[in-house]
Amino acid sequence: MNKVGQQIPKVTARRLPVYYRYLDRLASLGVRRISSAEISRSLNIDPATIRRDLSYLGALGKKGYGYDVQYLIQFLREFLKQDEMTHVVLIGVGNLGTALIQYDFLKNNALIVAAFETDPTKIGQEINGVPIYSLDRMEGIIKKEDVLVAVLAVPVHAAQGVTNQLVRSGIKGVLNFTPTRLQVPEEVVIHHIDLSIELQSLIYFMKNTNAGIVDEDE
Ligand SMILES: NC(=O)c1ccc[n+]([C@@H]2O[C@H](COP(=O)([O-])OP(=O)(O)OC[C@H]3O[C@@H](n4cnc5c(N)ncnc54)[C@H](O)[C@@H]3O)[C@@H](O)[C@H]2O)c1
Repeated sequence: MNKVGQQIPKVTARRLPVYYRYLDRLASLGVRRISSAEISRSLNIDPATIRRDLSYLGALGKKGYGYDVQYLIQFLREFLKQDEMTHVVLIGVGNLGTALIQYDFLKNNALIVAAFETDPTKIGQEINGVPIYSLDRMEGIIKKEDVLVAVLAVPVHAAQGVTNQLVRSGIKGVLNFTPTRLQVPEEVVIHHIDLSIELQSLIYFMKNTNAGIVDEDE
C-alpha cells in the first residue's frame, strides 16, 4: 500500500529498490534533479513505466524540471524501509568473489546473505560469516531470504546459465562482473562493472589532461 492506501503493483514494488539505489548513487555524485528519460537510459526501463511507478509514490515530475532526487530518495527510503538490510547473494567464490565477500557492504545497508559455488571443496565453507552453498540450493535460499539482488563473479562460460537460474529464482538486479553481455527479461536490471574499462578510461583522461597542459605551455 502507498500513503493514500493505493495498492502498489508487484512489478512496480520490485523496481523500487532499483530506483532507490540508482538515485542514491546519483545523490552521492551531487546530482539534484533527474528526468524520467535520463533514468530510463541508465536503467533501461521505459520512461512511461518509470513515470507510472513513481506516481504511485505520489512523486510527480515537473515538466522541464524532472524529479527532485532527494525528494524521491526520501519517499523511496520510507517506502522500502531502507534502514532494514537489503539481502544480496554472490555467485562464484573465486579470486574476485572472495574479495567481494570480505568487503563490508553494511554501510550501504546491503548484506551478502549467501554465496553459491560449483566447486565441492568450497561448498559448505564460510567466508566472513557468509555460507557457501551448491547451486541447487539457490532458488530456495533466494526465496526464503527475500533476495532481489545478485553479484555475479563466475567464469564467462557459466555467466548466462547462472543468470537464467537467478531470474527463475526471482532476482531483479544483477551486478555483473563477468564480461558477458547477459540476456535477461525486461524487468531485470543489469549493472556491468569492468575494471579494465575504468582503467582504460582513467589513462585516456590522464593523457588528455597532460596534452592540455602541454598545449597551454606552447
Ligand atoms: N569486472 C572486472 O573488473 C573483473 C575483474 C576480475 C575478474 N572479472 C571476471 O569475474 C569472473 C570471476 O573471475 P575470478 O578471477 O574470480 O575467477 P576464478 O576462476 O578465480 O573464480 C570463479 C569461481 O566461480 C566458480 N564457478 C564456476 N562455475 C560456476 C557456476 N556455474 N556457478 C557458481 N560458481 C561457479 C568457480 O568454482 C570459481 O570458484 C570472471 O568472469 C572474470 O572475467 C571481472
